[in-house]
Amino acid sequence: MSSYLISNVSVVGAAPTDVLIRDGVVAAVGAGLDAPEATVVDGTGLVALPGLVDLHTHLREPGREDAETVESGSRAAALGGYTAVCAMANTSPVADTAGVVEQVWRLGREAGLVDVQPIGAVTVGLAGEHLAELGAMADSAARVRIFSDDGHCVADPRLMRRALEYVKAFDGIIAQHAEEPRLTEGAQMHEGEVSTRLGLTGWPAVAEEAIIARDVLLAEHVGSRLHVCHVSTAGSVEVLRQAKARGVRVTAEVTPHHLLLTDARAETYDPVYKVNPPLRTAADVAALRAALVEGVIDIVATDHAPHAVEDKECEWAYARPGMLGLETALSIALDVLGPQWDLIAERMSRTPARIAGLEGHGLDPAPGVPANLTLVDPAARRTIEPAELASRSRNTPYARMTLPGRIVATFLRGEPTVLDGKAVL
Ligand SMILES: NC(=O)N[C@@H](CC(=O)O)C(=O)O
Repeated sequence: MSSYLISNVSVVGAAPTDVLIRDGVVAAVGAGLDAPEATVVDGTGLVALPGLVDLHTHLREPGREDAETVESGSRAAALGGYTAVCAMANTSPVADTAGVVEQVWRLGREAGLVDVQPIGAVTVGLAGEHLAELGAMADSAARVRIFSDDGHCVADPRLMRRALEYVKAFDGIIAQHAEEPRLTEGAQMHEGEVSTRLGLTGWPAVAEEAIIARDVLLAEHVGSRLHVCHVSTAGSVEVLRQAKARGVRVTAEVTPHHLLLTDARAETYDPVYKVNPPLRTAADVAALRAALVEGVIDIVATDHAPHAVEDKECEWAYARPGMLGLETALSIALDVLGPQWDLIAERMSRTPARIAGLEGHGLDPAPGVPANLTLVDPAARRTIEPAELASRSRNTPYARMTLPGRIVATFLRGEPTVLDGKAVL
């Protein structure tokens, strides 16, 4: 195996030092390290973070390999500074059996660019009627611990209760896409002043908040673990705050786009801004940012949702919801939070790794720790060109925006997946 000496690098914002990687692990951290056999990576001006971990990625394989594959999504992730991603279950066929989750897990291993941890569906075919084979997926080679019908809400409270109870046996988590379907029929965007003006059917904040309120009560009642996907409203933050104060075992994520963009984007009628849950108001954005800093929202997760051109570049009403996220998440976090490196490491690496139980991830570089890390150039600015993204899809809402920060290198178990800002494999 190879060795790398990252010289003069700031580890999570601290004073510059050297990091020696050997045989897949961090061998030493300290100023003036000497390792003649090692390849030197000049870390001057760069910040080393534990490799980012995404709890919410859509890889589209099997079924929509035209939009993304495990391999192309893994490459996008590595270029975004990620060393592990959790792959959502809304593939075709749905990841609701041991066979499908093992297939995704194996494809991730073959690509070898990030660790791909499959998420299993809660219900058969995401149909919300019968529990999927949660135990078989947990016992499979993929060792699934997170289950989600993301894209759909587990709306039936009895099924949700059963799922929460079931996963307690292996300390699993139900990750809920909180959307009361009866309140969002035909919805196109956030229900508010802009939707009224544009004449588009609204997706009210209460459709999210009502499900989160119900689910924290269910999780409390059965003593199980709930994770709330893509929290998007100020009201949801208040429900979560109260639940956490009572000691409910709930964690929550916010996406980069909900931290930056508002429903005003819909005025362009450009479906690149159509997403589930929808972009909300400036007051919601402010509340989400504050909740992320405070810790009421535990993590940033991308909800990377690649879509083929024909599914996105069409009339707003017919476009699929979702936007790309993996290759821009760190830049958005840096833009929104500023260079608060410890907070960024906490919300984008350490905590998501802990929630998902991903061993060897989310650990700051220290002797003996698996060398999963990423190097960021905080001074660089880059203009997002959709054609240059590694994703097979082009639906980034940040096209031609200039964003701070650039991923210079990513290491997975001591081997570079990205060097000089380019994918290695
Ligand atoms: N977040 C999105 O807007 N889209 C997701 C699923 C979903 O949550 O609707 C997708 O899979 O495309």
